[in-house]
Amino acid sequence: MDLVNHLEGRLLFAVPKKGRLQQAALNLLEGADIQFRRESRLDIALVKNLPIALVFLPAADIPTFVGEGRVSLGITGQDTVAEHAAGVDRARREQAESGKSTPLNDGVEGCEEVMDLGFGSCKLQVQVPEKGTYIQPIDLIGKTIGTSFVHLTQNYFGALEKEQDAAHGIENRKLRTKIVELSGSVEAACALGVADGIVDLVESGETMKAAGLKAIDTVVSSSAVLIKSKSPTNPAMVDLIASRILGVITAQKYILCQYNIRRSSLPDATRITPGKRAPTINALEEEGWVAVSSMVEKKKIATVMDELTEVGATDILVLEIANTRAARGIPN
Ligand SMILES: Nc1ncnc2c1ncn2[C@@H]1O[C@H](COP(=O)(O)OP(=O)(O)OP(=O)(O)O)[C@@H](O)[C@H]1O
Ligand SMILES: O=P(O)(O)OC[C@H]1O[C@H](OP(=O)(O)OP(=O)(O)O)[C@H](O)[C@@H]1O
Repeated sequence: MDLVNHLEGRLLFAVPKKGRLQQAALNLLEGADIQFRRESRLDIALVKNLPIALVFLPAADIPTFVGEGRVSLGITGQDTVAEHAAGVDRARREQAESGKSTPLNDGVEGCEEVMDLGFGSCKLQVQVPEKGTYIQPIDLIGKTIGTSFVHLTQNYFGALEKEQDAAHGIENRKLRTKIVELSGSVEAACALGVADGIVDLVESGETMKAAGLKAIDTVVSSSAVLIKSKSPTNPAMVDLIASRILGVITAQKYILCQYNIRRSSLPDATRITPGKRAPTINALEEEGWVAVSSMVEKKKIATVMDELTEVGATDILVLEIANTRAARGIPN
């Protein structure tokens, strides 16, 4: 089938085509009942049960497609969104400085973050050889830095140099630190003599450690986000998808805690389980007792159960939530 000719009227939704974010993004789509079949080697898949087409793109390119309004929705990392925004800002600044009248970035509106998706946490960090002479970021001023995030790295060292220059009464100097763009395996750059330091992503720190590097500063912290174009083709569909995805994330994050307690102890108990909005309280047939249901963050449940027992709660039950839905498209 010629998929490109079947895109008319469909909202385009970009998903990482590989890498660290892909599986978790596909799990979210499944939880949101976005059904599709991706033909082998095809980067577009029509969704069977909604007027949507999925576009599989490298995570780093998704902010460009969404920012230019070619694609209405996307899942990617905050790091790639920040890098794209820094690149657009730089191009605009350079164009303004050059005095050219034709806008270079006509049509680039940027993208908006709809919600944090709660996975893909990592930090973009300045790293140097563990046993080397560079101790703090200013030691790298004027040196060579390898990175895939050239715009964020230029901004970082630009600000650092400006701060140093200001301390010495120097103004308007050009960037002295040399930024070398690398597309992957950035950690190898120091050992191979391509760079004195690097700016790259760190999660567990294993890759950094294995390369004999240590982090000396964080440029940005990142996690996966749902982003949307400032002018989506179908805003109502964007809201529907956002609301479904929020429902899935909430169900993953919370569990339902039910227990019985004396009405006189209710203020103590509801302080422990305030719920997302408020706990549900039902009278029990037994005089002076109530049943409480409340959503609790999964990671806090053990402590919450300990505290509930302390204030006299009994018959505490914890139940998985399959899915949830709050108000449409309004993350809270
Ligand atoms: N170690 C990590 N832990 C968690 N999230 C990460 C990690 N590395 C990268 N990410 C997130 O995943 C996004 C995509 O990175 P990933 O390395 O998977 O890219 P990729 O598309 O496979 O490209 P590349 O070919 O450059 O590796 C990053 O922008 C970041 O938000
Ligand atoms: O702190 P860690 O848990 O070790 O993760 C960090 C590594 O993960 C990412 O690379 P990835 O493995 O995705 O491959 P890449 O180097 O090809 O980008 C990142 O670029 C680091 O190299």
